[in-house]
Amino acid sequence: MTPPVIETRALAIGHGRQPLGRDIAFSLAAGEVLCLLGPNGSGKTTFFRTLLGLLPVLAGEVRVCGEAVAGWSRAAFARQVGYVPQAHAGVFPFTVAEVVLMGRLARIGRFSAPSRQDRDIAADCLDMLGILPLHDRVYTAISGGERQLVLIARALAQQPALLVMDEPTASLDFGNQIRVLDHIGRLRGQGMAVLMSTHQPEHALRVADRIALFNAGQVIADGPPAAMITPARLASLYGVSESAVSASLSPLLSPERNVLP
Ligand SMILES: Nc1ncnc2c1ncn2[C@@H]1O[C@H](COP(=O)(O)OP(=O)(O)OP(=O)(O)O)[C@@H](O)[C@H]1O
Repeated sequence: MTPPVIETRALAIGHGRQPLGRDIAFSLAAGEVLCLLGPNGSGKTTFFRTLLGLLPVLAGEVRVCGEAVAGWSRAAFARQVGYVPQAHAGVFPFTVAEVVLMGRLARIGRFSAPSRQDRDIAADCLDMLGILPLHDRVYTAISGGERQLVLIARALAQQPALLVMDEPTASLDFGNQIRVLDHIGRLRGQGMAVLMSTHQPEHALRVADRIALFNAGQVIADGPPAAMITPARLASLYGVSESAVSASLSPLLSPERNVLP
């Protein structure tokens, strides 16, 4: 049987020694898109950064493609897992093309020159996201939304089995939100697993195969979108009334979804 692309066993996460969450058991299969929904400060980024090896595992383990990742090199990890962080301004004036080529480093080795094929893959990734014209622009001199798209292109250039995306649509305009969500749908079709967080339940409904509700460092529920995006669950998750949730969501949901009463 094919192992999950990523799996956690009795995982504890947090900053410093005091766990923010513990006993997290979670898994994701190839070709699955899972959206994490949870209030500000609930620990979604902490969870992602722990999965990615950017924060220490406080207890338990993270397994990727059936193997415990403790002791893996960064390059070995990056061949399997790509990360799209929340867009940052960047410091060094690399061109957009150079930033996306950095996604190929895990595959070509830090000291090898990128091949023609690497450049073609990087250009294809820019093209897929509709930002090929930004190719020669300086990364520090483009907009926050454009930077977000470049970071997605960089992660795609890694050709990972799993893409972890922290609020990938947060700084994008309406059109680019739709493009990125559609693109995530296509990645699923190519067999990639996607784990993403969002503050917009309608985005999760649009793209996810599964939704996990996250609070106080724990996955408190995990299931199909229609079972997770209900007024009762969202009201409890975000500490607002069910009627307020219904009023906010109903106009945004297409009638055929029919998940709201
Ligand atoms: N570097 C840090 N050192 C100590 N505590 C931190 C650090 N970063 C975050 N925290 C704390 O960990 C908790 C979880 O933060 P985290 O950023 O993981 O939440 P989040 O769910 O991603 O929030 P948001 O939706 O606002 O991005 C918060 O209480 C936060 O204050």
